Amino acid sequence: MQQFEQSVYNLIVETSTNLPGDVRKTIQAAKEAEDRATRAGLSLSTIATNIEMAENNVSPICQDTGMPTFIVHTPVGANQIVMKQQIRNAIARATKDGKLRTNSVDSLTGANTGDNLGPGTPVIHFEQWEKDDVDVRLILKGGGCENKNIQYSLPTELEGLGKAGRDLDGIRKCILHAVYQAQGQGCSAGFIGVGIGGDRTTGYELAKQQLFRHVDDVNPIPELAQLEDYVLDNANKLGIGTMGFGGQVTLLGCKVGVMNRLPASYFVSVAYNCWAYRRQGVLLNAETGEIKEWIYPNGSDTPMKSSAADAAADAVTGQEERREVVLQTPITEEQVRSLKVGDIVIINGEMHTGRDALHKHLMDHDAPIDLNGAVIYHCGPVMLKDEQGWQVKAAGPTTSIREEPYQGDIIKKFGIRAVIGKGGMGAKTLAALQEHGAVYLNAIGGAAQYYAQCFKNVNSVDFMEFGIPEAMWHLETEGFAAIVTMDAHGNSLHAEVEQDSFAKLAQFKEPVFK
Ligand SMILES: O=C(O)C[C@H](O)C(=O)O
Ligand code: SF4
Repeated sequence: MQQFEQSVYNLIVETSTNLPGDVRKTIQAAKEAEDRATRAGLSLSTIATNIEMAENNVSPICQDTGMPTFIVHTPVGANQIVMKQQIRNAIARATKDGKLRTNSVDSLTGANTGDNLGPGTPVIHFEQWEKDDVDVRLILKGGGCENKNIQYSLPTELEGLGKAGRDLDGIRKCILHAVYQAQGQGCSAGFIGVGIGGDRTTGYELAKQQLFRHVDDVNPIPELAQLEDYVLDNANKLGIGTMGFGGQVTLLGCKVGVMNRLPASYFVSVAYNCWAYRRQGVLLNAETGEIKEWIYPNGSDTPMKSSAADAAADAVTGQEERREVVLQTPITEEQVRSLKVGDIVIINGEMHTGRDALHKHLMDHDAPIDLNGAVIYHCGPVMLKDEQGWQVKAAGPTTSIREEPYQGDIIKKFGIRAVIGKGGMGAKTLAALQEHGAVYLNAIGGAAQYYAQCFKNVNSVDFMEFGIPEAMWHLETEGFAAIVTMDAHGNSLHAEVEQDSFAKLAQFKEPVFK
């Protein structure tokens, strides 16, 4: 097994940087289904470009490389203790090489271990089987979409859908509700795995296991095959669309598994995975540890349609109704008050990353720099230090709603004029934007390579003690494009899409599976 560690390392790099072929095909089809001139269409083009960039740069598709979760099948007698140690070594090496973000954080102190190793990370499940080979599968599921997982205990009453009983129709309602409640925050369009039954723990495990199925497989249980098709067709009628911008495509895949339960419990557990659906697997020779085959279609065999073709399509459809505004930081109140939902803003100059730890800190401390007119980017980047200094390796937006308790106050306290993130923010922030004169800009979630190229220099960094993702990076930016989705006039595209999709949810109230 001298090759085992290297093979696992190769698996990690491939999973983080090269989206598998079956996932790519689905995203490609979504891109074709959306009108290119719409916000959803534009986002899907950016996503397609990002997928290709990640492959070419051999760098993370999304900066959040998730909770590395392995499922390993071994022949009887294989030494799982050695394998576990080698998997851990491979994880630490991939982190050091910038293929994984430092993602393991002490839950009590907030300290980042720096190598993705720690209690509970990575997750490794071993199973024995009768075959001679070793099967290693890996999923890198990010925190934003993990936060949108949901578990229902039936019977229940669902907003917009009414009663959900302990039957197939109740399950149907739960799944549609799960897609609705995720909105764009888990970087839709997403894939969902559903676990019916089990207890609270095994139900979620079963849901996550569904994400290891091939996108185009057919469920062997006919009722579940029918349910999967139904959900895929109908969830797309909710109109949430890519990144929650509205659109035809909200869900890219639905896989449902079932297991027994206790008489008193009836759980429906839903694992929501973003479009950056990073899972791969390898079959290894149990003697040498060498890779015999890859389990899922290789991404490189399914090129995303080129951006050149998109540019040509743009030239035909025309984009004159989309206003583009170029802003140099620091930004003035007058400049932001002139912006409206739907405008595209291109930012040049310095911007500052800030997420959970920083927002909490700024509530009762001063900022290390003057933030008057500043742009805050909700982002936890992948950073690597070389002879020239820090380099931005991946830097897409993080889910903004987590900062909702702080953001309005922080905007006012420091004079911030623009906040960039994804998934939108709530009423408190919207009110602060209006009162103080600021905007919320939505960047395309997961497009970490696409945005990394906009950062021309790392000017400096504060709060390294928060760990790399949570530190405040001061980044020199050129041509960072994002869409105004909440403006200083009280308009929020997110509130609009949520209301609209809630109204659409009601059409699924009547029983379908009797
Ligand atoms: O932690 C991150 O960088 C992003 C996270 O996956 C999110 O979707 O919010
Ligand atoms: S930022 Fe979006 S694409 Fe990246 S892990 Fe989070 S949910 Fe997925």
